[in-house]
This record gives sequence, C-alpha cells and structure tokens, in this order.
Amino acid sequence: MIEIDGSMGEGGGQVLRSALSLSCLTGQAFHIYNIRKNRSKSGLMRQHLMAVQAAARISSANVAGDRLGSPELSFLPDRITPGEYSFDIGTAGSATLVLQTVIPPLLAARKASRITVIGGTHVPFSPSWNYFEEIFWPSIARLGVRGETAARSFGFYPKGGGRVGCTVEPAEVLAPYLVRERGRLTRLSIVSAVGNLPRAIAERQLHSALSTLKGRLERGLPMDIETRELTIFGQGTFIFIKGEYEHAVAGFTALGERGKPAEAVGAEAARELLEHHESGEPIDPHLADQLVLYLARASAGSLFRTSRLTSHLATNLLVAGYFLELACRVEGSEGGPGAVVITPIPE
Ligand SMILES: Nc1ncnc2c1ncn2[C@@H]1O[C@H](COP(=O)(O)OP(=O)(O)OP(=O)(O)O)[C@@H](O)[C@H]1O
Repeated sequence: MIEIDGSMGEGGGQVLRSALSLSCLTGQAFHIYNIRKNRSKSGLMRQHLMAVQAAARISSANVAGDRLGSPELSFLPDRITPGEYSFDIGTAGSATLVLQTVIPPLLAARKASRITVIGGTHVPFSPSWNYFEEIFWPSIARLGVRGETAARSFGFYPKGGGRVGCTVEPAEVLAPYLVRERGRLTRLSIVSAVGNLPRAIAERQLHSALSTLKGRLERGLPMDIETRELTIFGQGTFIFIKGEYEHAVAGFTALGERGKPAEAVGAEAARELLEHHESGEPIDPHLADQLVLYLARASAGSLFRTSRLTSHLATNLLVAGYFLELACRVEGSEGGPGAVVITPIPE
C-alpha cells in the first residue's frame, strides 16, 4: 500500500484528489494521512468526500475513513467500470474538481462514460466552469482526450446547485505535449455574468476589465465581449477572460462576493491575464498543474513552459511520482516562469 503524507507540498485537497485518480488508474491502493492538515478546517470536507465517493464508485473500491473531517483514508480500487454516473455534492463544493478526479481513470476504461456533477461551478480556489470548458478541455483534447462537455446550470457559493458534466471516450495512450512557445495573441474573449443581481454589475465588471487592459495589448486585437444574466439558485457574479494564442489558450476567472466592488472583480481577472501575457510564456499557472496527470500518461516525453511555477504544480509532480515511473524536471523557481519536462519511464 502506498503511504502518502497529505500535508506534503501545497498540502490541500489536491494531494488527495490526484492520489485518487492515479490509484484508480493504476490499480494501486494507498493510505493518506494528515489530510489538509494545515487548512483552517482540516480533514475531508464535503467536496473532498464527494471526490472519494466518486472515485470509489467508478472503481468499486474498498474505502476506510471516508467521513467528514477525517484526517486519513485508505483506498483500495478494484476495476474501473465505465458508464453513466451522477454525483451530487450537496453544497457549493467544486463540481469541476470532482470531474477532474474521475476523468483520468475513465479514459483508461474500455467503453465511454457520461459524468454529471451537481455542485458549485464558479467557486473560489477551483477551475470555473468556463475555465474547465474553454481552457482545460481543449488542452486535454490536444493530448487525444475525446468527449463533450455540457452545462445545464451554474452554481455559486453558498447554494451551489449547478449541474455540469462531460462524456469521455476511452483513450489508451495520450499524445505528448510540447508547448515551448505560444505565438501571437490572436483573440481575447470576455464574459461578465450575474445571477439574480442587476445586469449593471456585469457591465461594471466588464468596463473595469477593459480599462485595466487598455493600451496593454496589441492594437486591433479581435475581441468577443459579452455580458450575461444567468438563471441560478441564489446569487453570484463572475468574469472570465480568455486569451487565444497561436499555440496555447490561457484563462482567468474572478468571482464577485459581498462587499467586493464589481470594479475589483473586473480588474482582478484583467491583471491576472496581463501578468501572464507580459511573461511571454504559453501555459497559465493553473493549467500547468492540471495537465500533470495527463502528461504522466503520454506515450512519450512532454515539455511545456508556464508563466508561473506553483506549489500545486510541484505537488502534482510529487504525487504522480508515487504511482507512476516518471522522470520529471522543473527548470525555474517557484513563483516565477519556468519549464516542466515529464518523461514516462517504460516498464
Ligand atoms: N482561478 C482558477 N482557475 C483555474 N483553476 C484554478 C483556479 N483556482 C484554483 N484552480 C485549480 O484548482 C485546484 C485547487 O486545488 P486545491 O488543493 O487548492 O483545492 P482544494 O481541495 O480546494 O484545497 P484546500 O481547500 O485543501 O486548499 C488546482 O488544480 C488549481 O490549479
């Protein structure tokens, strides 16, 4: 049984989720302790527990310690069963993080699967649905992942209730990923949205983003700009900015919250985009960590450059090393730009 210290690296839920994915994928059991030890509410929270239950359902796993607040867990997967799955988090816990947990093992199944998750789609510290669908999904599609994404509704903190999902076709081996350069910025898209709040808030978010970006991007850049009113439970706002480069896409989401001015929301996403853009690098800091589990399964070595090396990236590389024979090299230091080289070692 693989022993994992859940407080290693970034020490958050990601250590657990990546271990669940890789355990299902490789059939190796693991025991994790110190789960989210340094977080203010340590142990398994609802969203993490849902990831455990989802991974257990698709792999008919034997599990011990799967309760709220638990600091440790043992997970013994059996066989991956493809099929139709629906997981209801019951809170605004992140739906995209649950999807990201089960996609890698379901790719290794013999038949296609359809997964639906009910929960938060635009919640802090996780990929927004727009990010999942427009940045993460096209990036894994480039590695050979086939399937479709679908969103029935969005869910915000604290009510959740968004319903999103995807289908995944079996993909035995994935293509290597080589992204050293991004090429020119060819298009910018901005979606600014509100649910059960005045449309004027979405417009203020948008104007603030546009004035932050003014004069900082190429002249005459094609732009798609949209404000949206969403039908959701509860209330919420977000802005999502996508930069399409010749060889990469990058995305930045900012969320509204009580007491945070709409102008701050718009400026936050725009500043993140500018920071990435001005680095000259292709892969945004979030995609960098989210790609690791896929590159670890590619048929040959991969290399990409990112605008910021994060502790999430370092953590995923560490966890992948527990389950797979890999040679990983990171060039650069945390917080700055750098390169990641991942080479699977054939058995
Ligand atoms: N704005 C964002 N856009 C895209 N992806 C994001 C964004 N914010 C966070 N993520 C991704 O969400 C994941 C969050 O992992 P993390 O371990 O922090 O989650 P968690 O389970 O909420 O952890 P914890 O509550 O223990 O801190 C990472 O893969 C990170 O790249």
